[in-house]
Amino acid sequence: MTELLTAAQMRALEAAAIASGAVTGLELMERAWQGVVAAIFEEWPDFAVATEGGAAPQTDFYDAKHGLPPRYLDQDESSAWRAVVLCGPGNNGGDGFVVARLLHDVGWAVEVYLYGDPARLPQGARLNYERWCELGVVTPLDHKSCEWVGTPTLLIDALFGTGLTRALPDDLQGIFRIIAGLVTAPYHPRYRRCVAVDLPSGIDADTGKCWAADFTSVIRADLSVTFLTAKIGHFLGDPFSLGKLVVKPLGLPGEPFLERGFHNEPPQDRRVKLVDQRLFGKATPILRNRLGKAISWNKFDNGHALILSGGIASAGAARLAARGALRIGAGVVTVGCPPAALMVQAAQLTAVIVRAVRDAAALDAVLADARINALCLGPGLGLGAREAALVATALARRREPRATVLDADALTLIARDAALFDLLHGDCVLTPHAGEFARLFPDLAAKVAEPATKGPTYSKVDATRDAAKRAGCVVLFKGPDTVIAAPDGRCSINAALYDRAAPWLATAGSGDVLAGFITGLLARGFAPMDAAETAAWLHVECARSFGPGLIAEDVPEELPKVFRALGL
Ligand SMILES: NC(=O)C1=CN([C@@H]2O[C@H](COP(=O)(O)OP(=O)(O)OC[C@H]3O[C@@H](n4cnc5c(N)ncnc54)[C@H](OP(=O)(O)O)[C@@H]3O)[C@@H](O)[C@H]2O)[C@@H](O)CC1
Ligand SMILES: Nc1ncnc2c1ncn2[C@@H]1O[C@H](COP(=O)(O)OP(=O)(O)O)[C@@H](O)[C@H]1O
Ligand SMILES: [K+]
Repeated sequence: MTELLTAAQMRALEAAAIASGAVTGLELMERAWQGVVAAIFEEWPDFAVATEGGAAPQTDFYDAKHGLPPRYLDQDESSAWRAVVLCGPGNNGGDGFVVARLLHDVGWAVEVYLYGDPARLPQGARLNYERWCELGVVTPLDHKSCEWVGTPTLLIDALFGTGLTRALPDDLQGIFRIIAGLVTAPYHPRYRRCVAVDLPSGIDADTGKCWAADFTSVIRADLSVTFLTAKIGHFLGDPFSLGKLVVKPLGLPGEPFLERGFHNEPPQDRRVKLVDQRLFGKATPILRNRLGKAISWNKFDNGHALILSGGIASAGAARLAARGALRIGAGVVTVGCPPAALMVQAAQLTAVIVRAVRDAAALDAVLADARINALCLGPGLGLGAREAALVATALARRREPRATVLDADALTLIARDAALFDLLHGDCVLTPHAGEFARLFPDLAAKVAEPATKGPTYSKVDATRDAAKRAGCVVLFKGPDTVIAAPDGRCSINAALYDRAAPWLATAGSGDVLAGFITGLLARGFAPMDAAETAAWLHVECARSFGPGLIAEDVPEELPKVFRALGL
């Protein structure tokens, strides 16, 4: 998995690299701007055409890519393309001055604005400011001049990056709103492109929160270019304001360097990883049995998952979970339902076993079968006394603790009853969406919702970590930015964002399938954190593989295709 950094960790790595003599601060800045410019030209190759003799490009890239007629151009096509670079008072601004220089060198008409006092720029940024001053003017960015920014072909936002640590002053918020309004004006076609250096200014690199009044004051980017590795804030808050995210190297060794850089830090509770395909490295082939047996001799060697169902009207949710558990490889899956729902479930299920589980005593009897090693409670379960007793029975069997997924109604039940909450144990996985999370952990949800006014800000990552510690088990907090945390501080993000965006996964019942995926992996012997991460990643892969039009039933059926594509 990929390491995500906080701003402080990034600064520590930068300082360590400079102290080791491997690189100077100025070299790092140069590598950063090279990365930004490379990313711009890779994204819009037409922008680099100006390198041919410095002439303005003749091709109409607007038509080709966005179907916009040339009449929308608000500048003379025979002139050089216009770029506006907004520079801030720190090193993010320093990157901006160098990008300005390079665009100028390849024939763009570049205008540079600076928010802040040039005399107070940090050393590297100051040097690059002076170099730019040999080529062009720098206009102070204020309430008046920000109107002149207009609608350039290319807007570079190098105002603030990882150094933003407090709320933007009112004057700056006003300036941001005006520029953001120009960029997203509804009646003005968006032929212009906006590139954020590191991340859109105003967004907190650690939490994704907005240091302005709201996200409408953020200059939305089409492309955000960050360095070395993404920051946590790139995946939280309103990642849609970042456009496409590109990570460019700084010429430092990757992961090994990150490991060394964190040498003196607590190992788990300050690190956040991005769940990615590396989950499926050679060490963890998903098809390998995790129950300590080299070979699966029979179905029970792949585990037996029990999914508890609600009554007739809500019985479908458990079926979705059961199908997910079966497809992901649990050897046997049983749905336990109220006797009245037995016929309905039996009529609908084929490979899944159906059993009547009338009440807590019946569940207790079913659980006498030690081969049942994973439970799923919640999807369509119901919120009555019977269901609360089922949850209590499932959780109370501590002498033989079953790996247990608690989703949907089971989460509401444990939120209502502190005694049930106290029964949670280390083999549980909670899978709340935002509403359920707020029910379970109202104080943590309130802190996440607080606007950023003073640092340090509190994020979905912080909240999920605190929730996992409080519950004593893995918590998977759903959304396009699903955060997964364990009580020991391990934390990861499974992002359905950027090139993994799959908004059609937000469809009724898809969460039930996810609960089933996790249960199936638990049945196969995966540890709770591994099961949650692997299931969440595969869930999004199924949605991406199927595409728009997906309904919850499709998600498990797509799994074999996803496995094949992974070479498993
Ligand atoms: N680290 C690396 O390895 C690399 C980093 N690189 C680049 O450096 C960037 C980070 O640079 P940075 O640390 O100088 O921070 P940055 O975002 O420019 O802002 C700091 C300035 O903003 C000011 N300021 C803060 N809050 C404010 C507010 N609310 N309202 C107004 N002002 C406010 C703050 O003022 P101060 O708090 O000091 O008074 C200070 O002047 C990073 O994003 C990347 O682009 C790359 O070049 C290469 C490798
Ligand atoms: N915009 C989105 N992009 C991708 N996945 C999403 C998005 N919004 C929600 N999801 C995912 O869809 C699933 C919805 O689950 P849930 O809210 O429990 O719905 P349900 O109870 O109907 O199954 C979760 O796995 C969640 O992470
Ligand atoms: K920026």
